[in-house]
Amino acid sequence: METKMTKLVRVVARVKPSTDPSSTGSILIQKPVGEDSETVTISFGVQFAGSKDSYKLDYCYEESEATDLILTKEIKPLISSVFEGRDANVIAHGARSSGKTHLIQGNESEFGLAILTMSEMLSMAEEKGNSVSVSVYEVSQEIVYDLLDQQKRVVTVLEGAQGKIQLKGLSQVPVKSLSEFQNLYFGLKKTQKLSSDPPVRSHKGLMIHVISANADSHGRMNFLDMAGYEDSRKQNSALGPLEIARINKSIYALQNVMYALNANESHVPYRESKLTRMLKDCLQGCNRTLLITCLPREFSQDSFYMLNLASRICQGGNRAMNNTTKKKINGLEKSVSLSSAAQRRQTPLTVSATNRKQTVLRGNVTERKTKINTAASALKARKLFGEANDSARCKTSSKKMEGKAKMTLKKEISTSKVILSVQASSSKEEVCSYFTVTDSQSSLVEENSLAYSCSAVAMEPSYSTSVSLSSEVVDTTDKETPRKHEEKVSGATQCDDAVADKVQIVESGVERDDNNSVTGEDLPLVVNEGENLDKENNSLLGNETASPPLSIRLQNLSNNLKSICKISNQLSVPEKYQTPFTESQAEEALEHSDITAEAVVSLELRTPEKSMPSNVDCTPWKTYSAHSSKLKNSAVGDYLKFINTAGKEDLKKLKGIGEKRATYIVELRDESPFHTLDDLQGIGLSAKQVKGLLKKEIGDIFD
Ligand SMILES: Nc1ncnc2c1ncn2[C@@H]1O[C@H](COP(=O)(O)OP(=O)(O)OP(=O)(O)O)[C@@H](O)[C@H]1O
Repeated sequence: METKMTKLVRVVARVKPSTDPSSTGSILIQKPVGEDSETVTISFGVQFAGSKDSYKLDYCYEESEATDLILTKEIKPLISSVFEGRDANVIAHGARSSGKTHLIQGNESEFGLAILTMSEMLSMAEEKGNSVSVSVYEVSQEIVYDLLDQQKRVVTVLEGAQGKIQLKGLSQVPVKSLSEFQNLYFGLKKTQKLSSDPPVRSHKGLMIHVISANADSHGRMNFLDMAGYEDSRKQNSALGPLEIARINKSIYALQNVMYALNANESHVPYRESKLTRMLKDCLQGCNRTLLITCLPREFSQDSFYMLNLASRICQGGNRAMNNTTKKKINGLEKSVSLSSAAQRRQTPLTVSATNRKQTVLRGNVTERKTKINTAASALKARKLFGEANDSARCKTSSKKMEGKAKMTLKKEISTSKVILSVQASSSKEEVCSYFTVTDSQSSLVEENSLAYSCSAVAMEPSYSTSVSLSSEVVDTTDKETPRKHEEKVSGATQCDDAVADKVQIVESGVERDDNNSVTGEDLPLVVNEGENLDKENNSLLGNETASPPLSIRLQNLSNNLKSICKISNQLSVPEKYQTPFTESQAEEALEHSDITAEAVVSLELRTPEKSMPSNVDCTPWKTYSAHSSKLKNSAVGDYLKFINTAGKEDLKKLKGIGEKRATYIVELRDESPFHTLDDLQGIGLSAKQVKGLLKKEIGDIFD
């Protein structure tokens, strides 16, 4: 009996038999119509916290069901599609020691899925006259290694202009018989150099390529044995919390991709990790994936969490909340606000946050830990996907910035007029070469630069802690009197999509993308669209001691803008400043002009955008549009800056921000500041509501 696979990602579970016969706690599996069940429900015994929760998956294979059955029911349909030239994926994920490797590789007494599948594929290939070859790889610490190479060569993931992924350096070895394959696959451990010290865990992949007789079709079957998920707060782990967090991040990244695929989202965050980037072609389009959640029969918090996420992927991003979900969310809402500090320690932290807080985490085990963990796990699930979206946005923004900066650099080659106002001076060559090796370096930058992670993409990692990129746009049409507009890039950047799409990513094999500098969080403060936000806080009471209200700040900003516009038309930089500026030279130059200190500050807050050359090309309309778009970006930047820095009382002066939201904002921004307006959705506001709030604030300037 074959299973119809209508979803892009089918999510099933595989139960690992209990190793402890005396164990009382075990998972409960409900299959309404036995083997024919379309969905199954998995829950935990009543003795466990969170036992009321049950999770739906497409199916669950229990210990009694042989691995052969998984082949027949799940993998055979995939094999057919591979022979038609498509790609397919079988991914085993789960907590540590949940049986992933056993499932894929098997042992002497029981063949794993890879062997069974290879056997099937070889006989099909023989029938059809196709050829089969294999690649075996490992992804460890964001580096891909070719395991069929004696020296574990590093594989470079290249993305062509059309977005096509090339795995440069990954061997493909032809396979003609099962024994040949087994020798190759299982002989690996003996021939390879030993793993690095300290130990690291990795994701292991097997790619089976099928090439048709006339070489006009090439399908791939990809088996992936994911590294095991483990709570980074575990004290008895062989790995350090950072390494665990790094692994977990790549697990989340893959799960986010699965979720986005199943939810048919327009954006799939492939660039969240090396693994998802390298598998992009295999995962995307109409290629099918079988996600197998490995579950030990005994309850474990880590398995519970993995199941929770798998179930969410399975449900295909069904965001319509039923009553139970709402109830859970409300419960969480309460617990978040009541014990925010304790709770935050239980929720997953971004890797950066984990680094910052790991010492605190170790000291905090409460008697309510299991209970809190349960709530936190549910919260994690939501946070995870929120993180993914926001991170994706952030990354997109990074890419956009990258593209934009690249354009500026091109300009620089012809004009020699780029200024880098960084902590250390950087040669032009360094900067240019940086732009050809990107993506994960941008992630490295994010690691160190939480607040401005999107903006710092153009910097070498070592500069990234507090760098900002100053791009200078030179009006080359009037070489006699070049006009300069210097702008610092801020985290709230919104850039040009068209530019971003043209960026060609070339990755180095020695890169490390190990941190999660994700910003927003999908926290459970439920506000319905159209709800009157003003009711939460209508008063804008003056407080002399507090920082000035946003409206005043926006008004100041608008005044500053006006003065800058005036200045940009008047400012003629002295001859000696026409060569590249250092920061101090720039300051000196400003001293010679009539730019006020306020204007300089306002320049620093500015988001980058195409600078308008103020020469003959500018019609009054273009000038006006450019200035109003600057005003808009500045207002947004200032609004976010206010949200990221203001005290709770000040926050409450904003329209729509009451006690609850102010508390959330303060909690959330501690972990990850708000970079874009979209990030504010993390406090339970819809995009429409966020826009409405800002409109009201700006509108008030004119009252
Ligand atoms: N279905 C099974 N039947 C019998 N033993 C199993 C089964 N699944 C796993 N095991 C045993 O459990 C242990 C852990 O399994 P395995 O190594 O496959 O876990 P894993 O999830 O790959 O671990 P890690 O997270 O470390 O990669 C092994 O000793 C394995 O033989």
